[in-house]
Amino acid sequence: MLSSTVMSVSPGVPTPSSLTPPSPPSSSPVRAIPGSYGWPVLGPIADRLDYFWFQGPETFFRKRIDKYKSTVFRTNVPPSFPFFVGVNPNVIAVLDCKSFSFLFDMDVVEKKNVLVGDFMPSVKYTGDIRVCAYLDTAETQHARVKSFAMDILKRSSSIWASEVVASLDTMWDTIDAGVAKSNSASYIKPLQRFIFHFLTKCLVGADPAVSPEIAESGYVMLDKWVFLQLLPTISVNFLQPLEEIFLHSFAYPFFLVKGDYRKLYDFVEQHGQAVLQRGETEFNLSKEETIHNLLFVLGFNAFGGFTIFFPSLLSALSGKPELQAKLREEVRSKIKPGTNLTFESVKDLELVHSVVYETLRLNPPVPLQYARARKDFQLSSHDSVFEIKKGDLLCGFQKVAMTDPKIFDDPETFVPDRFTKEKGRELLNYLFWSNGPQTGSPSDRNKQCAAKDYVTMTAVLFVTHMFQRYDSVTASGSSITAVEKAN
Ligand code: HEM
Repeated sequence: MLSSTVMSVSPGVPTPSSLTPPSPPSSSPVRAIPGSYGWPVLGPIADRLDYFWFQGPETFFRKRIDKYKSTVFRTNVPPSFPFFVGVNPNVIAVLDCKSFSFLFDMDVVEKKNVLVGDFMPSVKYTGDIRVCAYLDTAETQHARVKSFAMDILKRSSSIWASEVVASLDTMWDTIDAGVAKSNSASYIKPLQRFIFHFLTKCLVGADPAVSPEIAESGYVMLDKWVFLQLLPTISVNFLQPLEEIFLHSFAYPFFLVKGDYRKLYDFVEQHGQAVLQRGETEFNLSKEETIHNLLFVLGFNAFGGFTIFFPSLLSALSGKPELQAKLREEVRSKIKPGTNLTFESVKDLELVHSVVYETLRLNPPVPLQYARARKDFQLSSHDSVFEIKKGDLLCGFQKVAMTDPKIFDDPETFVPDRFTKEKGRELLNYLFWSNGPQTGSPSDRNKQCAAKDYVTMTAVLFVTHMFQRYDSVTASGSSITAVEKAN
């Protein structure tokens, strides 16, 4: 009854011949989307408890794939009930590379206010302004703000690598001193200071040191501001059921961090004048729009992203002496000792790049992506076709899509050289951490991370610098427990 022509190629994602996933035959009937939203109130609550408490997000999605024998299905995702009035938890999950890639096709989906799902944190957190990440490409303001963000990155590209390296030196000096003193040093604080310091210099064009309070506590202010916005949607492994009752039942109000946010705002207003002026004169943004967008990019996109990404990079390297030996060898054979690191000098480090990509594949820092159907369309998974209705909310869980067995061999295993050689380079078409393929280009017409290449290059610099400085580093949890210095 519902048979229809099949859209066999995923939008925006080339399908290299060697990796062609099986497409549904062109005469495939459209399949009804399996799964259900359950009874009103009860269905969303049951799914929320599974998601946060009984199963955890990854098992939540994997169990439903098994149950429905489909990587596309209906379900509820948090937050829901009792104090999220007007938030609709109903989504259509898209969990293989093919169906996930429809999230990037701006002809069929829109991204207005869906950064973290149907729930949107109060705009009070951003001065009553809907910042870039919440704007759809059809809104004229999106192109202005995205171009502004990409311009900041382009202009800071000449100092980015040297600022990363200088801040890394400070970070490792602090960690070295801690390890020398007590054989183990928590790296969280020095790492966050490093991230905050180089980002503020590159994105705001200001040295945090000009304000002792911002230099000392700016990163903590951002931590709190980001955390409160995301709290209803993330698991913090606090004691259940207290987490469900106190942390996931209502949105936290902005006034709890208002004072800190004002201090960050004043800092940018006073010390980021050059970048503010460009926002106003070249991108036609008001001063308030420029500052709130800059703070969001700095604090939420960049600081928030790296704060999650670097610990997973360290743990991907830890306890793997053979991998560290190979990385050390590549770094030292391709880069002469004492060479100042630049984007150019690290670009041929194939294994380092591959390890960075593999870490992003298995530990995508932004776990979920959402998009709303702009119109009715047909969405394909590897083996089926589904009717999507205008207004449906699609929800992609990165970690499951990035272990799609039809694309990645031995998908659950960390394979350090997976992204090397020709086949590895083709696989970059399916690396989606940035809300688009790693081979794609962020632009004002799409919603791919503006800093797609800066993020990976910064991580490449991080690993390269580490093996210039050390023979080996051992991390355990959030601590560095041993470092062997290079001779
Ligand atoms: C590890 C670090 C980072 C990660 C993991 C990350 C990830 C992402 C993701 C997944 C999105 C898309 C969100 C969505 O629409 O669902 C995004 C958007 C964005 N990111 Fe990043 N990002 C990082 C760092 C940065 C940095 C350093 C910048 C600095 C300019 C940046 C600027 C942006 C902007 C402006 C957007 C919105 C794009 C748009 O609205 O078209 N990000 N990022």
